[in-house]
Parts: sequence; structure tokens; C-alpha cells
Amino acid sequence: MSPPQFLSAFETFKDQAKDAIYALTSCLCQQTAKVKINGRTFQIIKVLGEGGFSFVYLAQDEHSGRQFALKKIRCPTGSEGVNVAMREVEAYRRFKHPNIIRILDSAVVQDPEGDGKIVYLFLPLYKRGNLQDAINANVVNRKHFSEQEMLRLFKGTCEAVRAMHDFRARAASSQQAQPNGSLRQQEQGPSGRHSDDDERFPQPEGDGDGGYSYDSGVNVPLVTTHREEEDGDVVFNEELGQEQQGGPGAELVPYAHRDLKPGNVMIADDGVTPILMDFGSTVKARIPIDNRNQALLQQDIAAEQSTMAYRAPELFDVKTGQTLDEKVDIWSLGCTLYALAYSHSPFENTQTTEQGGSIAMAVLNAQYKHPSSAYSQGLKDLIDGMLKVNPTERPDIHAVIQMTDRVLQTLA
Ligand SMILES: Nc1ncnc2c1ncn2[C@@H]1O[C@H](COP(=O)(O)OP(=O)(O)OP(=O)(O)O)[C@@H](O)[C@H]1O
Repeated sequence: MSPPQFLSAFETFKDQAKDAIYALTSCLCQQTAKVKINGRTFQIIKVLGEGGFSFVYLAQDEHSGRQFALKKIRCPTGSEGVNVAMREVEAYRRFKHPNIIRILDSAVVQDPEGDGKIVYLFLPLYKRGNLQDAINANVVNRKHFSEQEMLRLFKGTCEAVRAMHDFRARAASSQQAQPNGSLRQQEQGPSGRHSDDDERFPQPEGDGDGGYSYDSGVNVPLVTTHREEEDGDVVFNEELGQEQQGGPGAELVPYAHRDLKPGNVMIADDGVTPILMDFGSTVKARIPIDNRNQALLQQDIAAEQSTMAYRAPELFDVKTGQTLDEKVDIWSLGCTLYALAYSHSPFENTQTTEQGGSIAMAVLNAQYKHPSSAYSQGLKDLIDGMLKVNPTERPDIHAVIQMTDRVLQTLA
């Protein structure tokens, strides 16, 4: 690790530790933390989850009583970190699908405790947790998903992935860039902002250039804030604007999620609809690898952002002359379906890893077995079809959905 990388990792660790201590002390002291963003105050009720670079809190709007999941991404390195976080915001906005989480609002604020910035993402709250939580509950209660239930959750997840792999970009010319890169409304209907959106996420008081405070009430200037508008009448800055969804004739720009796993699929309140989330690792899927440097760069990015037990073999050992593509997600879907069936990834808790062999070796050789179970041969074949070391032998997302349907039909 180079000295700047070490410093950046240390800063991230320090900030994560600060957030963890803060979360713990506010629990122990029974004291409700508050965060004020753009004129509205939110109570932080509890920590919902913690990722590599962020904390997710259950936040309640003091005014309306509505609850949200508030993702707080600390960017101690300033603009570089903000750009990374904003790419995640951009990805949340890009894909509009019933099985993909939608972002309600976001804000970039000055970190009152340092030189860096904080990016906040307001997301709908999913109280039932994610598929990993459901797997954990099954383990505790010695239960299993029924094959039908599991395949329905899997198919919904695949439909979200299809929206990413089949993404068609709208031409940039249909949008206007703001010179300062800020996000502004282009047109307002007679009533101004959308009533739906207003109801869910009421308009902040004041002139929109509100402030931010953290518990202490100290106001720190708000750098950027923007909100979701149902009919897309928000003007994005150039980079964001280029990547909005286009119609059927628009250019195909496949995206890969790159971190598909049960922990990144929430369960909607109906208990049956899967909702794909966490676009922190999402990239344009097709990346030609022309030289060794590019190969090593892609390997490093994958090592940092794609969970090892769900990571495709071609991301462990990126080869010059190949093109990485959306098939990396098909591998992760294979691992995800396996985990739904048997409670862990095929490359966790295997004989190889238990005997000290590395996950990487097990993945590179597709070394896994199906434990004995009552699941159908069709389900096992579906998993095996996705877990092919050679990405060209894996089915594309359309074929995966068709195969899933066929297995479902045999169960009906
Ligand atoms: N909308 C939501 N509703 C309820 N809980 C949520 C929501 N979003 C995130 N969480 C919880 O927070 C956890 C971390 O969220 P998320 O995966 O977005 O963070 P991350 O930093 O990108 O994580 P990772 O390191 O896994 O990539 C999730 O596993 C989930 O338990």
C-alpha cells in the first residue's frame, strides 16, 4: 500500500470508528441524534447497516413523522471522494424499475468535523431487511425457502439486473447542463413541485440554500442538494444528464452492478418483491483490457468493491486481451441463488476454504458442491449454468430469466 493509500485508508478507518462510537454512545445515552439538512430536521433513530464506506441510519422527518433510510457517505479526501459518492447517486437515479430502489433526495454538505464532505442519500425504508437477513433468520430458525419462494425472489432480482444490462442511454442533448454543476428544476407545473414527491419529501423551508447541523445546531453551508421528480423535469449537470434512460431506439449501454449478493437485495413491505440496491460498484459493463496496467487496475477495483465470495473469476485474474462485461453479474447471480438455497455462497465454507485453500482458488476452478437437499434438478442446473468459469459459456440475463421461468413452471 502506498503512503497516500495508507493515509486515505487510515482516514476512512478513523471516520468509520467515529461514526461507530457516535452510534453506540447515542444508543447508550438514549439520546436522539438529529441531523438538519436543507432546513428540515431528521431524528436519527438507529443504525440500520454499515458498509465499507458508509453508515445507513433510520431517520425520521420531525415535521411529517415519515421515516427514511439515510445513507451517510463520508468523503474525507474532499472532491475525489465526493465524485465517487456522486457516481453512486447518479447510478441510483439512472435505473428506473419496480425492482430497483429509487433515491428520494441527496445532499452534499461540509463535514463539520473535518475538511472533507459528507454525501447523504435519502432512500425509502425497507423494514423487512435484505435477503441476507432472511437467510440468517432461516439459519437461526432451521428453516429453508421453498423452491418457489426462492425462485420468485431470484426472478425479481434478475429483472432488476436486466434493466441494468439492457440500459439504453438518452441523448445528452435533451438535457441542459448548469454551468456550476448544481441540480436545478427546469420547469415546474402550476403547483410547483410534484405533489406526490412533496408529500413524501416535503419542500424545505427558506430559499433552498439551507444549512446543515449535527446535534449541536452548528450550521454548515450546504453545498448541493437535489431531489427526485417523477417526470424527470430536473436538470442534471452534464455528467449526470448523459446517463438518463432513453427509449427503445436509444443506444445500448449495458451496466454491470458488480456487487450482486443477498445483502444488496432488500425485501419490500409486501414480503415478496425483491429490490436491488447499493450501486457503489456499478460501472459501464464492457471494458476492453488492452494492457497489463489496465488489467491490474480492474483487478484492484474489483478487490475493493466486489464482495469476494460473489466475485466472478475473471475479476480475480484479469487477463490482457479480454473484454470484461455484464457476465460478471451472472456469476454473482449464480452465487446468490446458491446462497438462497443453502445459506452461504458456494465459495464460503467449502472444503477447500476450510482446509486452508483460498476463496480465489475455489472460484478460479469453480470448486463447489451442492449439499443434499430437496431442491429440484432444474434448480441445480440453473445454478450450475451461471457458475461457468468461462464467461462466454454463461447464459445472458434473458436466458437466466427464461430458465428460471421454466423451473418455476415445473413447480406450479
Ligand atoms: N433503504 C434501506 N432500508 C433499510 N435498510 C437499508 C436500506 N439501505 C441500506 N440498508 C441497510 O444498510 C446496509 C448497508 O447498506 P449499503 O449496502 O447501501 O451500504 P454500503 O456501504 O454500500 O455497503 P457494502 O459495503 O455492502 O457495499 C444494508 O445491508 C442494509 O442492511
